[in-house]
Amino acid sequence: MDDGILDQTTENAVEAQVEQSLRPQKLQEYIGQNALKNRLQVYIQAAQQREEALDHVLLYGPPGLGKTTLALVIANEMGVNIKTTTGPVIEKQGDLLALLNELQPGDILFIDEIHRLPKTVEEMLYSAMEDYYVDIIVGEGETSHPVHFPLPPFTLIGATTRAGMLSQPLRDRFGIVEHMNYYTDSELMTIISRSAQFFQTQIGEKGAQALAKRAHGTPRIANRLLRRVRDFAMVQGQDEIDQAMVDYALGLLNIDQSGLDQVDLKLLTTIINYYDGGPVGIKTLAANIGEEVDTLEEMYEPYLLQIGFIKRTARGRVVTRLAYEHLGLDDPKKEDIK
Ligand SMILES: Nc1ncnc2c1ncn2[C@@H]1O[C@H](COP(=O)(O)OP(=O)(O)OP(=O)(O)O)[C@@H](O)[C@H]1O
Ligand SMILES: [Mg+2]
Repeated sequence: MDDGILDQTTENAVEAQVEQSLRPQKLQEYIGQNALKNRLQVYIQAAQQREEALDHVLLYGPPGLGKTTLALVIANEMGVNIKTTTGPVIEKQGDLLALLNELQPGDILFIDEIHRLPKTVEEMLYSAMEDYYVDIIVGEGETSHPVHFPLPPFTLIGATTRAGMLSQPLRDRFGIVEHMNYYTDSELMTIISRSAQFFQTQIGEKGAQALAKRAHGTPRIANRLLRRVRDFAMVQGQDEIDQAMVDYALGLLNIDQSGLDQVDLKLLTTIINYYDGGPVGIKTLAANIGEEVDTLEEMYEPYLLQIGFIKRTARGRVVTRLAYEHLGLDDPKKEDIK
């Protein structure tokens, strides 16, 4: 897909900066993910009462749902420093050691895309996480010798969109493993209203709702759509963003009523056009639309399942009547159901 507005990754430096400023600081300001927030609140309070580091936390789920934001919130709530990095940046054991070496007791090391850590680095994390030390080999040839580095108690927060790609030994070392869910329309509306205030933009309830519906259950997309619609409203000289403005602007941006992106649409139409609406196995489907199985399973399917456009059956994926209706197509199986 082109780098469309619904792409769930951060597009550029400006966007990254805007995101930064929109991030809630405290659990209370963090919208949605309520069950997860309640559990975290308890773990944080317990760790503070015991004056210990919080247990290691693994956050997984589709991009843009607030994993990085939550890691920063946890650090704020714990009142500790947080160092952030990403898996691919840590190339060697020495890189990880340099990061670990700077940690104060109780501090947080946040590793985004933790599934992309090189194997040797990952293995070094095992003892660091479990017993707060690392052993590394210093020097080369005859003079090489192991050196034992004790570490302060710290918390590792790992984030990944691909929990399935994490090795079992690494996953087992996280005491707190949490899945991030898509946001409901009403949660997204709250996020949109909050961001609108930040952007000094007026948006009515209907406008926020229309935006929320197209945000793919994802705060990052909600904020991005808001920024785009705000541009249109400004140029048109309209003070408040209403539903008509949302429809107008997103129509020009070719954004589908349900906020589906190109891959979502390709997935649905492939099942319909080539497999009579399914069932079709995920591997066959992935090969057909040129995406990886993992990507489909972890980034696309969850949302389509959530909005009820596909179903998972023992024999494969099936497109539902809702999806046919959405695409303006006749469901060939409708007759059978009667
Ligand atoms: N619960 C929330 N409440 C309010 N805003 C949120 C929430 N979650 C995310 N956001 C906003 O959405 C944007 C994206 O969040 P964030 O960068 O944390 O996502 P992410 O899950 O780390 O994404 P990625 O997997 O791409 O790294 C941020 O601007 C943040 O302000
Ligand atoms: Mg992130």
